[in-house]
Amino acid sequence: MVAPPDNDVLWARALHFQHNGSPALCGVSLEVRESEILAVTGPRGSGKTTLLQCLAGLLPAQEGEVWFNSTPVHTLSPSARERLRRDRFGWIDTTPVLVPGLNAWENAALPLMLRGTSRRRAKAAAMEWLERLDIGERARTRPHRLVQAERQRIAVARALAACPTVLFADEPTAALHQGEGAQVLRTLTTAARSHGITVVLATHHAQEAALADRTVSLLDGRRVTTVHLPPVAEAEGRAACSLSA
Ligand SMILES: Nc1ncnc2c1ncn2[C@@H]1O[C@H](COP(=O)(O)OP(=O)(O)OP(=O)(O)O)[C@@H](O)[C@H]1O
Repeated sequence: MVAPPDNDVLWARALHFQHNGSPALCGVSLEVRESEILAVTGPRGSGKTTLLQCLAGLLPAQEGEVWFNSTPVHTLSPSARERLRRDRFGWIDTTPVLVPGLNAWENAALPLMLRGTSRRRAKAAAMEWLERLDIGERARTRPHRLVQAERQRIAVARALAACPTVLFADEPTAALHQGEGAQVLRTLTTAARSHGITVVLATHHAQEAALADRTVSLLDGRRVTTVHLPPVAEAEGRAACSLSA
């Protein structure tokens, strides 16, 4: 086992993953440089979520290697992977998953508090990000009283407040209207650039991929050279893409 080059914060080689015998990743390799925003594109079912989950240590790749700096994620125990995710990684899901018993700021502050940050400091960080995402006035509201778009803003604030080394965002605007999605994504990418956060963004929208520094394209679990994706408005309701391997 040889550690990856120093300027790659994530480095994956020949990843294979099957869901119940059905192949989702078939030998994917990629590098993510420090502070880079990398878009992972491809049509539905091309393996984007599975790739992000393998990189983030949520799913152990069945074959291949994943390195985070000099840490071999693929050989870590489940508890060590969990600590790595808690301390260094952030995750924004397609649909927001919040703790129902906690209000908005408590949800946004939770990763910091789990790391041992005091409640006062965690609240200050959470409030800062809730304000930046225009949801500050809902800070004391519990998730069931919020609409889906507000919940997703809280999930984004939660991810940014913890200032992760790598932030994985799996189609984070899917639950939002087009304009709202664009605004949230701009806030996310601007924050990542100003704080040096590396972002791996799964998307099947060309306009969203255009916000990234670089794009990696997938088709049927394999990397391909280009995937021509339709812009957001055209993409709604259909998965048609023009592809070339
Ligand atoms: N839990 C699962 N059980 C069985 N098959 C799965 C599961 N999750 C994903 N798959 C399959 O693995 C393949 C890759 O799925 P994946 O969700 O990684 O792709 P994706 O590009 O993220 O798709 P989408 O854009 O729809 O989220 C698909 O064929 C999908 O049907």
